[in-house]
Amino acid sequence: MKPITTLYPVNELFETIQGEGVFTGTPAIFLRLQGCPVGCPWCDTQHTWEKSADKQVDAQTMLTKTSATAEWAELTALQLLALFTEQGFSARHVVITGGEPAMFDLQELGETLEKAGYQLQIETSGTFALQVTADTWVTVSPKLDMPGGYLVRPDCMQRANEIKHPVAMQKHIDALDNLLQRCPPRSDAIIALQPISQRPRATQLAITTCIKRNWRLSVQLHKYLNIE
Ligand SMILES: C[S@@+](CC[C@H](N)C(=O)[O-])C[C@H]1O[C@@H](n2cnc3c(N)ncnc32)[C@H](O)[C@@H]1O
Ligand SMILES: Nc1nc2[nH]cc(C(=O)O)c2c(=O)[nH]1
Ligand code: SF4
Ligand SMILES: [Mg+2]
Repeated sequence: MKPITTLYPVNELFETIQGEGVFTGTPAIFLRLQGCPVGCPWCDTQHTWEKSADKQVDAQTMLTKTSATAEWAELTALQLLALFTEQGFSARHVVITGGEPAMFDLQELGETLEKAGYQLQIETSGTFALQVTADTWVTVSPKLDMPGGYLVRPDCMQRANEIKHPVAMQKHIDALDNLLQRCPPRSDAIIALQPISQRPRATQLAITTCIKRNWRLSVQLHKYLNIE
């Protein structure tokens, strides 16, 4: 039986500007959940991979971290909503990321936050079945041939409002083409390329390919601005 109140393992909770994808530039509350088994070698949040019991802390400790650590706090949807007010957040867009947030049932969280007037977005690798509300904006960043051995799910590709593919080399674009053939997204899904780690050659490849294909470019604006 499902628990009545879902507990979410939270690595970070902060307010900033969405730096990636369609909502780039939008003030947003970021909720980063702990745990990811996918294992992308270039992942910029590797501190969220392991969810170990000895790294569990209280909410206050999690909120006042000054560096990226594997510490996480367990919170319910209502506790999170109360924290948004306590922290004085004014954004109405909430980005659920990680880690891999699709490992968790986000239905209750979505319902609670939407009822309070928030719009939700999830950032996911597309390797776990989605448990989100109908109104959640789904950004799938497909992870192909990663060490964890997880496969991108056709149902995630079909649900995606946005497909934001990390690229560094031509073979990553070829792999995306192959995925789009195998698992077609909906016709109105927005496709974007995101250069890996701001590498100049990756950025140049993404620019030329986006122009050629009429795809979007997503450049991780927050890293250029040196903000969270
Ligand atoms: C850290 S992941 C967390 C959410 C989920 N696990 C996923 O992969 O979508 C958030 C976004 O950052 C992207 N990302 C991670 N490391 C990156 C890097 N070094 N350069 C560019 N994008 C990166 C991912 O592809 C994804 O779009
Ligand atoms: N500003 C900002 N925008 C982001 N968009 C996606 C992020 C993520 O880590 O999922 C992220 C992030 O960490 N910071
Ligand atoms: S799926 Fe996302 S969080 Fe997990 S390793 Fe890859 S980029 Fe990092
Ligand atoms: Mg990030």
